[in-house]
Amino acid sequence: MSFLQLRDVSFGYRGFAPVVDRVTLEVDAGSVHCLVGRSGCGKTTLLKLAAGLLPPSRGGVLWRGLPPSDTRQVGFVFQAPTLLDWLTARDNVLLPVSLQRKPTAADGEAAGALLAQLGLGELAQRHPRQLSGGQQSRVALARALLLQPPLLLLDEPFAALDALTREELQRDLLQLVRARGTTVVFVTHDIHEAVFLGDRVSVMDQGRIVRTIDVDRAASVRDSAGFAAACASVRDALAGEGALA
Ligand SMILES: Nc1ncnc2c1ncn2[C@@H]1O[C@H](COP(=O)(O)OP(=O)(O)OP(=O)(O)O)[C@@H](O)[C@H]1O
Repeated sequence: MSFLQLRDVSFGYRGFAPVVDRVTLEVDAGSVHCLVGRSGCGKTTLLKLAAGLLPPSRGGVLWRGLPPSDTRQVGFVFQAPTLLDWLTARDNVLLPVSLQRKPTAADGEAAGALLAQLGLGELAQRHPRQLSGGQQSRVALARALLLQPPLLLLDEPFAALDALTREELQRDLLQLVRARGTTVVFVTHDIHEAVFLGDRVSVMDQGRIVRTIDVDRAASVRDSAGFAAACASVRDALAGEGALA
C-alpha cells in the first residue's frame, strides 16, 4: 500500500516557469524512496510539495489517500543540521515537543533513548559547538524522529560528512526507520547512497522524474555485483537525460 502519492503534480515559484513538472510518484508505506538529480532540478521543491508545505499548481498530493493535513506527521532533516546553539543535544532533540508544551519525563526518556540508539548517550548534555559534524547530524536525525512521524523527508542530510561517517549514519538511519516502519523520501546527489538506502531510486531532470529503478535489497551489499549493477542503472539514467554534470 502506498503511503505517499503525488499525482501529476506541478509547481512554479511566483513569476517563474514550473520547477516541478507533472510528477507522478508513489511511495509504499515503510519503504525508502531516493531522489537523485543534478543541482536545481527540483528535488527540494518536490520534498516541500510532498510535505504539504507548498501547494501544487496542478495535480495533488495524498498521504494514505487524503490531502496532507497535519505537518506534525512529517519529520524533516536538512543538509545543515540547524541545531540551536544555546540548547544541549538532548534539548535540541526535545524541540518538537517543547515548541508545543512542557516536555514530560517520558519525552525526556524518549529523547535519551534515541540519542543512545544513535551512539550519543554520553553526549546528551553537550552543546552543538562541542559536537562533530556527524554527531550534530545524528542529533538532527533524532529530533526529526522524536514524534515518531510516519513520514520522514531528508534533503541531503549527510552531504557534508566524510565517507565513513556517512556510511555509519546511512546504516543507523536504515535500522531506525525499518524498526519503526517509517516511510522515507531521501534526496541525494550520491548514486551509491541512493542505491544503498533506497528500495526505489527516482532520477529527476528539469522538474520531471525521468526514470524509477527498483533496487533488489540483496543488492544493497556495497561490494556485490548487484550493487554495482544498480548504481550503473542510475548513472545511465542520469547521463541519458544529460543530467550528470
Ligand atoms: N523561492 C524560490 N523562488 C524562485 N525560484 C526558486 C525558489 N526556490 C528554488 N527556486 C528555483 O527552483 C529550481 C529548483 O530548486 P530546488 O531547490 O528544488 O532544486 P534542487 O534539485 O533541490 O537543487 P540542489 O540539489 O542544488 O539543492 C531552481 O532553479 C531554483 O533556482
